[in-house]
Amino acid sequence: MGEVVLKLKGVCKEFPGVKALDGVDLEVREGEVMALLGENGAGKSTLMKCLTGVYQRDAGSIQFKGKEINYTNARQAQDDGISIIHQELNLIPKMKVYENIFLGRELKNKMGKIDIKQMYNKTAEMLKSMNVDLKPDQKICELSVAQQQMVEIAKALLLDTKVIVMDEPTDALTDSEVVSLFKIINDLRDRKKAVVYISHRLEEIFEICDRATILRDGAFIGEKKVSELTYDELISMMVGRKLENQFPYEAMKPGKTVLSVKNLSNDYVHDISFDVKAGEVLGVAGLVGAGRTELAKTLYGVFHYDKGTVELDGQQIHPKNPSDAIRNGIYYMTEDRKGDGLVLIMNVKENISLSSSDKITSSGHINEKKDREYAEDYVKKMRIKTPSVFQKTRNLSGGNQQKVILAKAMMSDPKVLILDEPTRGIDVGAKKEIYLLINELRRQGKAVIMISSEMPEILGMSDRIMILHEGQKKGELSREEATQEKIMDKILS
Ligand SMILES: Nc1ncnc2c1ncn2[C@@H]1O[C@H](COP(=O)(O)OP(=O)(O)OP(=O)(O)O)[C@@H](O)[C@H]1O
Repeated sequence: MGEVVLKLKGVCKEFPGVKALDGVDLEVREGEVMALLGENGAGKSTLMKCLTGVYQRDAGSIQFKGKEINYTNARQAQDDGISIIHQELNLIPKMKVYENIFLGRELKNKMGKIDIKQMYNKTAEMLKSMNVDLKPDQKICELSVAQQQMVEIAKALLLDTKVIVMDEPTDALTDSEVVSLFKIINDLRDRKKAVVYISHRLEEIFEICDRATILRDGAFIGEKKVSELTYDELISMMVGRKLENQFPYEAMKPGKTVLSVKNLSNDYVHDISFDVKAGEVLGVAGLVGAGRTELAKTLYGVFHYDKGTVELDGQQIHPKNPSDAIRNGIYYMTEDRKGDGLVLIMNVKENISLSSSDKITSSGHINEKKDREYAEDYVKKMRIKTPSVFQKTRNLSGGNQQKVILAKAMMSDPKVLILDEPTRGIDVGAKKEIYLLINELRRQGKAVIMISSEMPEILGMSDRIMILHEGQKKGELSREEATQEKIMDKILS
């Protein structure tokens, strides 16, 4: 085993009303991938922010290469050899790959002039050594998220980084991109780098990580070799209890047809027809680029359509914009939580009731008591981790922000609820809570459309599955007949 490069001991961090970290230890060796695991709000991101100087720790020690460190910003940490690759990548879209890599650290020639050729060549060499097929002068905005991640990793390697922290790196990647990322991570291990890997996809932990450190409610729970852990043990350490029946699907008899879409076509989807009944979950499966989100946004009035019809409860509708769709009874829960899901500077209560002002308004005035009660009820039901409903949503952990978006969707009480990647970034325990809420929605007679890239989730929670590929419908499968193979066969047919 390699030398210990990074050693965090007893790290504590408190925010008003929240003890985010309470004596956390983490030890990472060179040439290993250490998983950092825990439920939403367990403190993983806060720990990494304390490490890289974004936050100052209240107590505890952090040693890097044997020396106590106290960075005051992420740049210092990066210069010293600790890089963090965030979910929201930090590259400048209009600039080229090599310009981003050397931004603020431009190489100069003997005359003191910026040496473009040298920066270009070094970038090309590094990308080649990583087997990444990219040109140094491509613009970042032309690259996929996966390619941008590769640029971030190339940058870290060119800076001779020792520790690379990856925060949910596979969240926005396709399956084949995940395979390439894992190849690169194995390569980082061979290069004797230390990797800290944060993910809620537990199968990845077993595939790519050597050891795992588990946090719960800001406390250090334990550290184990992955080869000595079972899936169930890992979950119990994270959640603090056994978690049985991950997909609590209940068979229910669907009611009458609520939504009926016929021959819908626009720039994104072609000739799509389907129905959803009351109390039914229609899963929508497909690869990235299948047109799933575009179909949802068309029904939600974000994209217009010129051909086809949409009927709700037997009445033809034509949503012109999202408010029109909501008025008609269609609600779309976005996959993009930071983009259009939440107003981050508003508090939890304000976000939850944002699309449902009618429920909390009487004679033109907001009923503050009612508003608060609704929000508190959702916070309790969905176990949203927040000191109160008055906390700004930007201070919530990623997974808890996602729960607020779902609460907002539920409060708007639609007839048709479209959930786009409802459990992305959500921990195993909270995933199950969301599935239980989906059951609740079915019992209330809602028609649910669930778009998901997680095949087990689609298979585990849908009554029927519609398969899309490149904007076209490739077929439907009932719950009984659907398997992963059959879905893939239809996609590729
Ligand atoms: N700036 C802040 N102000 C107040 N509270 C905060 C702040 N940052 C984080 N917290 C709180 O600290 C706790 C830990 O959050 P953190 O983001 O570290 O969790 P996480 O384990 O990364 O979760 P996730 O898996 O959902 O990303 C949460 O309760 C969160 O709401």
